[in-house]
This record gives sequence, C-alpha cells and structure tokens, in this order.
Amino acid sequence: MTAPLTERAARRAEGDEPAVRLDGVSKIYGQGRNGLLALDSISLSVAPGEFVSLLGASGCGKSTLLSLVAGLDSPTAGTLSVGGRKIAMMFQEPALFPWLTVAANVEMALRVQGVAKRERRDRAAEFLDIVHLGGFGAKRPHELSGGMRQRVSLARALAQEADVLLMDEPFGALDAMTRDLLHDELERIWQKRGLSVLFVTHNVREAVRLGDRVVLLSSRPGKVAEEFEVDIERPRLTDSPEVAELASTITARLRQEVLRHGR
Ligand SMILES: Nc1ncnc2c1ncn2[C@@H]1O[C@H](COP(=O)(O)OP(=O)(O)OP(=O)(O)O)[C@@H](O)[C@H]1O
Repeated sequence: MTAPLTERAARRAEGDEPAVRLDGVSKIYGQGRNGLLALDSISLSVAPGEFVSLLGASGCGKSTLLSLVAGLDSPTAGTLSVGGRKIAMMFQEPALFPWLTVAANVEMALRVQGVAKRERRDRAAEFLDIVHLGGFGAKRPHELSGGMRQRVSLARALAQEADVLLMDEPFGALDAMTRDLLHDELERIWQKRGLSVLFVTHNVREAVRLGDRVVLLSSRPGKVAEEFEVDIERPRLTDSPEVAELASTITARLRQEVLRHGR
C-alpha cells in the first residue's frame, strides 16, 4: 500500500533520497544561434512511490523532460539522477508489435531481461491478469479496443519490473469513459506495486485525479512555474467537486502562463 499523502510529503520534506531528481537541468536542441532552449534549469524530484503529474502548454518540453529521465537523451546542463532505478515508459500510442499476439508482446519485455521461455509464458499471463486482460493473450493488437491496447502496453511496462514509470499522455487518445476506467486501474497498480510515476498530460482534471502533486511547466523555455500538492482523499472521481475546484485553480494558472507567452 502506498503511504498516505501527508507521510509522502513529509518524507520528501525530510530529504529522503528521491527516486528521480533533476537539479538545474537544461536542454538545448541544436547548436549556436540555431540552438533551441527547450528546458531551462528545471529542478524537480519524485519521491519513491510518489505520483507526479506534469502539465504545461504544448511545446513546453514535457516529452523532452521524460526522454532525459528515461536516458534516451542527455541534458545540456545540470544533473539528473534516478539512483540506478529501472525505468519503463508508456506513450500515447501503445506501440505494440502488430504481428505478435498480446501475450508475445508482453513476453518480449521478459525476453530482453533473459527470462526463460517457460517462465515467460506464465509471467506474461500474470501481467495480463493484473490489467484484467486474462484470456486475451492469443489475440492480435488490432483485435482489441484502444483502451485494451493501452492495458497491454501497461502490462508490458510492468513486465519490465521497473521502479519508475514514465507516462507520456498515455490516455490522451481514449474516450472519457475508458480513460476513467484506466485511471482506476493505474491507481490500483501504482499503489500495489509502490511505483514512482511521472505522468505527462494536457488534461488538468486527469492530472489532479491521479497526482499526489501537479507540476506546472511554463513554456518556451520550459521552467517549473508552480507546484500544487493534491490533498484530496483517494480514490478520487474526475468529476468530484474537490477535483473540479483544484483543476479550475490550476487551469487559471496555466492560462496565465499561456497568455504570458502570447500563444
Ligand atoms: N529532437 C528535437 N530536435 C529539435 N527540437 C526539438 C526536438 N524535440 C523537441 N524539440 C523542440 O523542443 C520543444 C519542446 O518539445 P517537447 O516535445 O518536449 O514539448 P511537449 O511539451 O512535450 O509538447 P506537446 O505537449 O505538444 O507534446 C519544442 O519547441 C520542440 O519543437
């Protein structure tokens, strides 16, 4: 079970080693006069077991930040540490291999870890059970709905046995009802497995529904504009008055940021 919010906030305040830590991280794409400052001196940490939502206008550098944490790219300046933790990533597009079955897609994550064939099959089935897709292992991705494909993608991420899950608008393409169901699923799995999550979204209510904390980035270049502690009891409902109230405060702040940049 994940520690209650106050306890997690206290651990952070006490300076426990974060799962993810960025200190003054900047990223410039290109060089010289053509260089583009995408992130400007970002300092941000995610405590072990914490769920952090990352919000910001389009182009403010959210995906850049995730790719730096995932080690897919390096910061131009500053330091970034994940303390040797294993990282898994999920995108808006499930990025499954269409010619493989659902089970084989999950097994692939186990194969790269060197898990033996027999064990792979059993463990893939377990991960599919966790995301409520037991019985769908023999299907191909195109036979599933968008929400089910994202569940497979989540099962594959879990199969990587990561401590940190990076999610780049994973539910952005789904309808509201499916998204709601996946919020419940993700919350259950996150709490049970004690994952640290960095979740990028454009949807303010989604950020509040899921996050222990919402970090708002300003745009061009991306900087931390403000952080909001989400002190709302779980499980939360996206359309509850508490979620709506904080979401409207954050939306007003986000609007200020967007207007400040004349977009
Ligand atoms: N590989 C790259 N080379 C050059 N510029 C890039 C590269 N990747 C991103 N950028 C630029 O860096 C800035 C930040 O992009 P990024 O995709 O990180 O923003 P974002 O907040 O994730 O955007 P969105 O919300 O639209 O997905 C943008 O101006 C983008 O054009």
